[in-house]
Amino acid sequence: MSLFSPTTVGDVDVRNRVSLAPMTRLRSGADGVPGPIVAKYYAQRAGIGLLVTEGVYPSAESRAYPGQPGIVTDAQAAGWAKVADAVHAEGGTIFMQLMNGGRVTHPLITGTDRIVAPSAIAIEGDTRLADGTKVAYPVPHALETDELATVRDEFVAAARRAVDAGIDGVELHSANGYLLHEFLSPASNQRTDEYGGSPEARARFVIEVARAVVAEVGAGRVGIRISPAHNIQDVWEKDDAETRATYEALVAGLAPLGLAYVSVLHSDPAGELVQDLRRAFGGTFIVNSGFSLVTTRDEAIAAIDDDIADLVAVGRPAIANPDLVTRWERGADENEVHQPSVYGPDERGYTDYPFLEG
Ligand SMILES: Cc1cc2nc3c(=O)[nH]c(=O)nc-3n(C[C@H](O)[C@H](O)[C@H](O)COP(=O)(O)O)c2cc1C
Repeated sequence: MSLFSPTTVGDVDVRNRVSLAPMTRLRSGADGVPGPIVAKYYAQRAGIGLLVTEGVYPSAESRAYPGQPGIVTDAQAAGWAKVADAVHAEGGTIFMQLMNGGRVTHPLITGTDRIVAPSAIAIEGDTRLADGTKVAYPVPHALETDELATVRDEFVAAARRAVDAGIDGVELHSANGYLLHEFLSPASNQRTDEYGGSPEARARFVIEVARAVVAEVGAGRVGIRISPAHNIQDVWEKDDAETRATYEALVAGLAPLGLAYVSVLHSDPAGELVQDLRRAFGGTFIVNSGFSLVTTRDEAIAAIDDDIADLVAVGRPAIANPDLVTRWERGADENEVHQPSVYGPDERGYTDYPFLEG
């Protein structure tokens, strides 16, 4: 068993143990429809065992960024069907990351009046509109207890649309400070109902969303991404007992569901917290070493050889190297990321990175 050997993730067989880490690239325009360049981008990377898309919004009010794609309208679903077809034509596998942006957005981005979160606490600082103008993050609407079912059902409907479009499965985005992560952290979740106040209560909504999505599309088509102790977008999550207890409660609730995988972003994937969560989950486990470090070939190979994880998610190196797995197998040089074109709007810095010759 090595990074380059095939395995199974939930209901699907994958050709190696590299996963494309979800990466927002903002190339889907004002209508959030992934067009031909998005299909080309993912198809170019189909040599990676498990592709996971950028965060895709499941409802208009949950869109976090201009140019981000959605899975709400028929046109968006049709765009994703073409992405799925293009990836499958290359023999690849693709899961869609479902991302409710929660309070990490603005009404001028969503086009809706309401921005939602567990509690009415704004992120300090600004976000950017499509024209680059900075606007302060708004104070979000704290979801009423009886509004949670609607948010949950948006994930369910989005998962159904994704799978019906031919996407192989969905990944629930419960990391990096977006809505589901906001429920997990005591800084962003100060609720006094049964969805806040204790580690178990803060984990409850995420588990309920996972259970409902599993009921709709089957456990073998549902993964989840978490980033324990990742202090980002004002979730202020610390590496402490409270965080550990929250993620233990979460994984205890997820384990019986038989999910396709848990994917963890953490700067020390081999460390105690991540490995304890892996044991508690007991199923397919994907790791990624987080924003502060770039995942390298040698680290990825070692993570599988040393049995730290079942797959390794790789982000930035796969932006610049569509044939990353071939390069890593051969120990070939890698293209560097062109930073100014990481985000939108066109093929430059997206689908024009060179493949290895010959
Ligand atoms: C441009 C960019 C966009 C990203 N967008 C997402 C996203 O939509 N969802 C997500 O869970 N993580 C996102 N991430 C985090 C990556 O999945 C990954 O965890 C991070 O880049 C660290 O891995 P790396 O060192 O291999 O790049 C993004 C990272 C980058 C660089």
